[in-house]
Amino acid sequence: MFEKILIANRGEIALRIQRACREMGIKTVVVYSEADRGAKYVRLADEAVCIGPAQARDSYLSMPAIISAAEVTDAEAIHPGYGFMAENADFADRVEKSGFVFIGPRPENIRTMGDKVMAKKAMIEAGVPVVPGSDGALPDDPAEIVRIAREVGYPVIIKASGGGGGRGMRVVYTEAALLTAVATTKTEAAAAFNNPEVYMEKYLENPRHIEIQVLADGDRNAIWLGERDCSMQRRHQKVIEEAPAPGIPRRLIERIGERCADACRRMRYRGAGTFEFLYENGEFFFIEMNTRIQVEHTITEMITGIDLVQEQIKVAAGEKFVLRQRDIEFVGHSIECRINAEDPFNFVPSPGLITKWHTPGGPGVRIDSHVFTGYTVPPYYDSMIAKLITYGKTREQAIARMDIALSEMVVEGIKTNVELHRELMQDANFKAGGTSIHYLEQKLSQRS
Ligand SMILES: Nc1ncc2cc(-c3cccc4ccccc34)c(N3CC[C@@H](N)C3)nc2n1
Ligand SMILES: [Ca+2]
Repeated sequence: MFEKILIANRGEIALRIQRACREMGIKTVVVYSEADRGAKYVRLADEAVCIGPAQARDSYLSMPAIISAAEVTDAEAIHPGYGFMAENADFADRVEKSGFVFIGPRPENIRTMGDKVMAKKAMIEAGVPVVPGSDGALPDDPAEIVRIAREVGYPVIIKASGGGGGRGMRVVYTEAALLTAVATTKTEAAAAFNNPEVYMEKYLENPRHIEIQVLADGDRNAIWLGERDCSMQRRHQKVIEEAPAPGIPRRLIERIGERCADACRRMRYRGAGTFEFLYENGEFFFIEMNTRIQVEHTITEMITGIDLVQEQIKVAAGEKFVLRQRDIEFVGHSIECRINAEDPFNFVPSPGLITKWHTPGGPGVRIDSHVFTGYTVPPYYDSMIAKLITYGKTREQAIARMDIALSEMVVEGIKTNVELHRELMQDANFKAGGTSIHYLEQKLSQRS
C-alpha cells in the first residue's frame, strides 16, 4: 500500500480524498494555487506545495507543476479527483511515465471513453443498449447525412465525438436545419476539442438521467454499485442527486447494471467509473461513460456502505479485488444537494468571505465541505462549496431529513442556493419522484 499520495485537486474533493488517505494511514501531499493557500486541507496535509497562481491553467491544469510536486515530496501515487485533469489521458500517461501510479483508469480506458463514438462502439459490442443513431461518425456526404436522419427520425441530436457533459451538442427538429447544424457542430467541435468528428442520435424529448456506478480492478474483475438519478439539473449542472432512482423496476436496474459490469470486464477497465444513461418509457439508453470519481459518489457510499475513494486507492495499489457482486447490498435511500456560492435568482457565482457558516447534523446527515467561518470563496473555480447529503430508511425519511438539515444551515457573507433546495424538497413533483431532466428548468422558467 502507498505511504504517500499527492492529491491533484482542490476544494471539497481534496478534503474527501485526504480523509480517505488518513483513515488508511497514508500520508497526503496537497497542491494548492496562491488562491487556495488558506484551505483547510492545506493545513491538514503532511506536506503542501504551492504550484502556481490562481488561474487553473497555471496551477491545477499544469502537468509539469503537479508532477514536480510529486517528485520533490517523493509521493508514490497521484489522485486527480474530478474535473481538472481527472479524465485527461495524456496526464495519466505522463504520471505513469514519470514513475507515479495514477489513481484512476488505464490511460487507454480514459482515451477510449473520451471519444464518444469509440465509447458507443464498445458498448454496442458489450451488449449495452445505446441511443439509436448513426453507425459511428457522420460521413461528409450531405446526401448520406440526410438519409441517416430520415432513418433515425426527427428530432435528432448532433454530438461531438470529443465532447460530453453537454458540450458540443445541437438538437435538430427539421431536415431544412440539418446540414447547417451538422456543419456548425463540426466547426465548433474542431475548435473546442481539436476533433471535428460528430455523430447523430435520436433526440429523446423527456428522459431521466440515470447513471450506474462501477468498480473494476483492470484484470477482468468488475462489479456494479447501484444507480443514481441525476435528472434534477440546470444547464448541465447537477443540482440534486439521489440513490436509488425512484420508480424504476429493480429487474431493469439489475439487468443494466450487469451489462455495465460485463463491459468493464471486456475492456479490462480499472478503477471507479460511471455509465451515463437516458431512461425513457421504461428503457435505458447509454450516452457516455465517465472515467473518474464523481461529485455524487457520496450517495452510492451511503446506500452501499462502501468507501469508493478508498476502493480506488486499493485498486491502484494492486490490492486483491475482494468485493463480490453477491455481497453488495443496497439499503435505504440517499439524497445529495449541491450547495453553491451563487445568487439564488440569476445563478451568478457569489464568491467572497464567509462570515458565518453553521452546518446541520443528526442521524443520517453528512456534510462534505472544505469551507468554514472566515474562509474566502475564490472566484476562480466552480461555485460548489458543499455537498449536503442525507440518508434514510426510506426516500420520504431522506427528504424530511434534508428539508430539516437545510433549515438549519446558516451561511452569511455570500449568497447560496440553499433556499432553492428547500423549495425543491417541498415540491410536489420532486416528492412524487421521477421528474425528467427538463423539470427544474421548466420550474425556474415559471418563477415570477
Ligand atoms: N439522444 C439524446 N437525447 C437527449 C439527450 C439529452 C441530453 C441532455 C440535455 C440537457 C440536459 C441533460 C441533463 C442530463 C442528461 C442529459 C441531458 C443529452 N446530454 C447532455 C449532456 C450529455 N450527458 C448528453 N444527451 C441526449 N441525447
Ligand atoms: Ca459525461
